[in-house]
Amino acid sequence: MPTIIMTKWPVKIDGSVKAKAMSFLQKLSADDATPGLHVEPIAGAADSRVRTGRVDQFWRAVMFRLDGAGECHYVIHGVWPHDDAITVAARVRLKVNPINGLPQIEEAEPAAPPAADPPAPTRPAESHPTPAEPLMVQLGRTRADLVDRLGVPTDVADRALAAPNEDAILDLAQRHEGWLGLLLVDLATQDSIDTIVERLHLEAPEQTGNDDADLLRSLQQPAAQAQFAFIDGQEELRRVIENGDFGSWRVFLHPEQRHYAVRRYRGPFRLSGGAGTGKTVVLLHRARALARERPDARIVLTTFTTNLADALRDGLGQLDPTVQQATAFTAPGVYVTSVDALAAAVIRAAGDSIADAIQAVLGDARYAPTGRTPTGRWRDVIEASATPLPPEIVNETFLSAEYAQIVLPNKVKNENEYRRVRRPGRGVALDRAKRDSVWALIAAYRAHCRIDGTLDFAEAAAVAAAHLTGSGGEADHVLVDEGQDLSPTHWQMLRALVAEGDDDLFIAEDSHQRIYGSRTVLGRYSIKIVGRSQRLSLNYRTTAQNLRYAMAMLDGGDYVDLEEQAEVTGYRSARSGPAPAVEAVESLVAELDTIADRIRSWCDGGATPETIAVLVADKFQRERVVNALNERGVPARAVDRDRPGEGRVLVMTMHRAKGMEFAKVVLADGGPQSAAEKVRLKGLDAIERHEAELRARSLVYVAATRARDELLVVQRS
Ligand SMILES: Nc1ncnc2c1ncn2[C@@H]1O[C@H](COP(=O)(O)OP(=O)(O)OP(=O)(O)O)[C@@H](O)[C@H]1O
Repeated sequence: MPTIIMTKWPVKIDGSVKAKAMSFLQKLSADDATPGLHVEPIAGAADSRVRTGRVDQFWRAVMFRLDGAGECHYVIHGVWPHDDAITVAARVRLKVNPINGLPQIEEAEPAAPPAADPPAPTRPAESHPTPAEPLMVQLGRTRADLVDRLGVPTDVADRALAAPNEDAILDLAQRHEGWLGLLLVDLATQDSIDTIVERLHLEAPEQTGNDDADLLRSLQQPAAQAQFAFIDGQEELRRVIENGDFGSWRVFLHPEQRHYAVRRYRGPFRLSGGAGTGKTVVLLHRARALARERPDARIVLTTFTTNLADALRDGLGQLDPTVQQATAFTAPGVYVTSVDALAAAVIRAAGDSIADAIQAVLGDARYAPTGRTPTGRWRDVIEASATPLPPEIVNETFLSAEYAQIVLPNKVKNENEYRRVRRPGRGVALDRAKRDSVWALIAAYRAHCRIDGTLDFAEAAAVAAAHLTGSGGEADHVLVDEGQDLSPTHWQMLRALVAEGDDDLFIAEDSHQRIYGSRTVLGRYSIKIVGRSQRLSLNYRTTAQNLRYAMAMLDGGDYVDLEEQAEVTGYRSARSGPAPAVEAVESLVAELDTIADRIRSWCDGGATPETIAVLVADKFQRERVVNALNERGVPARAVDRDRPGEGRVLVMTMHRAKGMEFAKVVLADGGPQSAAEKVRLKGLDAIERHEAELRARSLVYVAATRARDELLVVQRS
């Protein structure tokens, strides 16, 4: 039975042709001699391996037949109308690139470059670069670097060397799928040639021959798999064809992504990377790889919110419906859940034995916590107290952070213990009298919760952690997304959930997207991560233009990661598009009109409403925008906890949009900060205020990076 090797097709085909192509490929993979397929060579073709096949009366597939180790393989180049297919088939050639050992499909008679192309410079700049010099020259790249070291085909190298700026190189990159496109994106950055070689795992081929065995070896190189995929069964074939471009993450991984998805680690590992670099994609592939390798393993895949957990669950199902999704964290398979739901599940599963854990964390005897502490409980405690403490301590932000970051992780149960506990990373110094007064408020908070039998989220995670500690690990592998937002007791729980060992904890995070929690240092919670991390830097989602806008939001903010190191920026994008539009408006009505007008013009241009999102600061603004759009004849709906539907423009808070993406995004900045918010921020101590400001910038960064193609920012003065 022939093996099918799919490529990212250079020509996109529509739905009805896809179905026919699917049926053709299914038959081909069963038996290439099936009558009606007409698998035939082309007389005088540039490559004797080329074959055409009959998809239907009108369409033909173009492919290469390779025979290696007694097996037949078909590399599917694409599907074209009959006459075009014959022309393509006569010209194309599949070969091993002699420099980097990667497979390369080239046209035997390349079209002459457009006359307007300026001649390519061949030497790096000798003097200081001027803006008129092409980007490659400014970066000191030479033709020898591109052609002789990296294996870029000469015609593409000449175009790249002549490209005036980054956008022009990205345009060129977009015209080349796979490793060549990835190389061009990297060449537009400051990265050294050595770094690029390492990142794409480029190696000179052992053999430079072009026989079938060499080609098959070349097709298996890590960088080749960004463009070519060996198809494992009919079901996978169907998914690859049906999902087209949007589903390419399921099949065509960047060599770095593949590396992190399959590599085995002795202990915890942290993968950082900016928005849209594919951290979630790596986690999903890793979960599948672990589940396939060990079907009996208990794998927990977790993230911060319920909505994000839903998205992970859906993503895993799309990646591979055969992966067993477990319904309990102790069962074999992949259990996908939010961290807070995980804490609740641990407590539920513990039954009455949870009383010991509650005793260890809170110091009181309770068997069954009956519910979640209502938000606003700290406010009630503050209002009922006559504390002598200053306002920068007596506020909900300070007290809840002190409780979640110091009291709970240290299992502080009384005033004496609180007097002695160390408080690293907390701003306000507390002398003994102040500590006693803070403890009085904490004791009041606990008393309220004891009376109504509730636990807050941080308490529930602490109790779950205490219960799991010493259990020897009830899961085998824990994979975490959005790690930057987790709190100390979440980390304690996850640490206790899995015993220290191979592939125990794999954490994806981006400090720039911390919009809920405060800085956390994993080493404090027995997660020994120092020196065990890497980062992804190629953004697959956001165009370079939108990414630059989003990155500017972070300028000047001193972000630190989970190892307490300064967070690095320097992401690059694989895509190019229009510059973001920033429109200043003077009134609320003008803001709403501007949003409605732009959405109408996007829809007139062919965009479907559900691929457009308006992101706002809070629920109040969300309702206002939904009403205003509907009144102006633009069907819109608010998205809250439910999954977004079809046929209407989606309006949601920036927090809700975390982890999502849309073709087009309007960012409604909501106007100047409200007076109440100004007062709230002023009342915080310096560190809390600083963190709140970082979170506010991060929120805009998160929101701006949700746009795949176009971004409109409406700013009200
Ligand atoms: N190898 C790939 N090929 C094609 N598309 C990809 C690839 N990797 C990621 N993508 C796409 O890039 C987008 C972002 O991926 P993903 O959500 O995994 O990134 P992320 O780093 O988790 O982002 P965020 O931090 O913003 O949530 C998705 O649309 C995903 O399908």
